[in-house]
Amino acid sequence: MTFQFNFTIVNHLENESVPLGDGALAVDSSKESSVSEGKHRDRKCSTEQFDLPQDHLLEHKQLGNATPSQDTDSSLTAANSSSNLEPQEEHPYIRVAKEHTVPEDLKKVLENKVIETLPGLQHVSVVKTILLKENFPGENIISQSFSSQSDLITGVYEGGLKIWECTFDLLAYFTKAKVKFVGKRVLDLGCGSGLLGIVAFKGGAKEIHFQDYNSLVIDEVTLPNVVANSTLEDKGNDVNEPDVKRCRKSEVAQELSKCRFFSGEWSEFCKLVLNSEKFFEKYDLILTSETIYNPDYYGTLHQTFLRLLDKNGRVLLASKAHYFGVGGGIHLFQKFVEERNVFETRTLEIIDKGLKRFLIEMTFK
Ligand SMILES: C[S@@+](CC[C@H](N)C(=O)[O-])C[C@H]1O[C@@H](n2cnc3c(N)ncnc32)[C@H](O)[C@@H]1O
Repeated sequence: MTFQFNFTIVNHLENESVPLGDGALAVDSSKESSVSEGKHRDRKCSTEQFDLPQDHLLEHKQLGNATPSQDTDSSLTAANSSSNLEPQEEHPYIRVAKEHTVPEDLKKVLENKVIETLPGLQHVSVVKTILLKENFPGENIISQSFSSQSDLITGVYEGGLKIWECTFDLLAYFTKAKVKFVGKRVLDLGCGSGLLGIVAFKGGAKEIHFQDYNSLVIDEVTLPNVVANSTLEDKGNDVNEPDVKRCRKSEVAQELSKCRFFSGEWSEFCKLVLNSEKFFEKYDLILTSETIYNPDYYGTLHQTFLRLLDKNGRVLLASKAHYFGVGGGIHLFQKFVEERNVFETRTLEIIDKGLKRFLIEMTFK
C-alpha cells in the first residue's frame, strides 16, 4: 500500500488516507518494519570512542562502535574541521551537530503546513508538511529515500520523516503509567516528528531538547510540530486586538524557549551540548523510540545515554523486537547494555500485537 503524504503514520493510521499535494513524498508503508538493507551500508565501520564523562562512570569500560557516516550530502562537514576533542580519523565525514533556532515569526514556521490531529491523541496535533525536493538541494534525503524506496539510508537519512509505530506505544505508556514531566529536563532522542518531546512539553517539562540526525527533519517536521502544539494555535487565532495578540505571542515565545532543537550524529550532538556556552544540566528523562535498529550505532547511543543522563535519571526506550534487514533489536541491545555494565534495564511492557515490540527503562546501576 502506498501513502502519498509527508508522514507515513504506520499501522495505527494505515487506513487514514490523506489528500495528495503536488510534490508530496510517497513512502511505501509495507516497508515500515523492515528497514533498508545492506545496499546502502557501504560505509559500515567501527571505532573505539570517545571522551568519557568526567564523573564516577569513568571507571566503566566503554567498548562502543562508532556511527557510520556517508558523504552523499553537501550538508555533511569534514569531522576534522570540528573540535579535536575526539579521535575520528576513521570517519573522514560525519554529520556535525548544530542547534536550530526557533524563528521569530512563528507563523512562517507553519506556512504551507497542514495541521492535522492524530486520531486517539487529541491533545497532540501534527503538522503535515509538503516537501518539494527541489526546495532542499543540499539535503536531498527525500528524493534519495524515495528513489531507493527505503525508510532509512544509513548515514544519510535515518527515518525521521515519518512517525514510527513504537512512538505510539510509548505515548500510550505515558498515559497508562502516569509518567510525570513537570519540572523535568527531557531529551527526545532521534525525535523525528517529536511527539514524545511534545507530550513532555505539554506535560509541564522544564526544558525539552529535540535531536534528529537530519537537519531537514528538524526544520520541516519537528520544529513546526512543536510550534503547532504550542498555545499559539490554541489561543492566537481568534484574537484580533493587537495588544492581546502581542501579549500572547510573547507568552508563546517564552513557552517555546523551553525547547531546543539539534540535528546531527549522536556523538557530535553530545559534544555540542556538553561544550556549549549555554549551561547544560543532564537530562532527567531521555525518551527514544525506534533508535536501536542498527547495531553499528549501539556504542554511540550507549555513550550518549552515559554522557547526558543525570545519575538519577532514566531512559524510556521503545523498540521492535527485531529489525529485519539491519539486524538490530531489543535483545541484542539489552545484551550490549548488560556487557557494558553501566545501566540496568527493566522491561516495562511487551506489546505482542503485529510485530512484537518492547518498552524498556534504563537507569544507572
Ligand atoms: C527510525 S527513526 C525514529 C523516529 C522517531 N523516534 C519515531 O519513533 O517516529 C530513527 C531516528 O533516530 C535518529 N538516529 C538514528 N541513528 C542516529 C545516529 N547515529 N545519530 C543521530 N541520530 C540518529 C534519526 O534521526 C531518526 O529520526
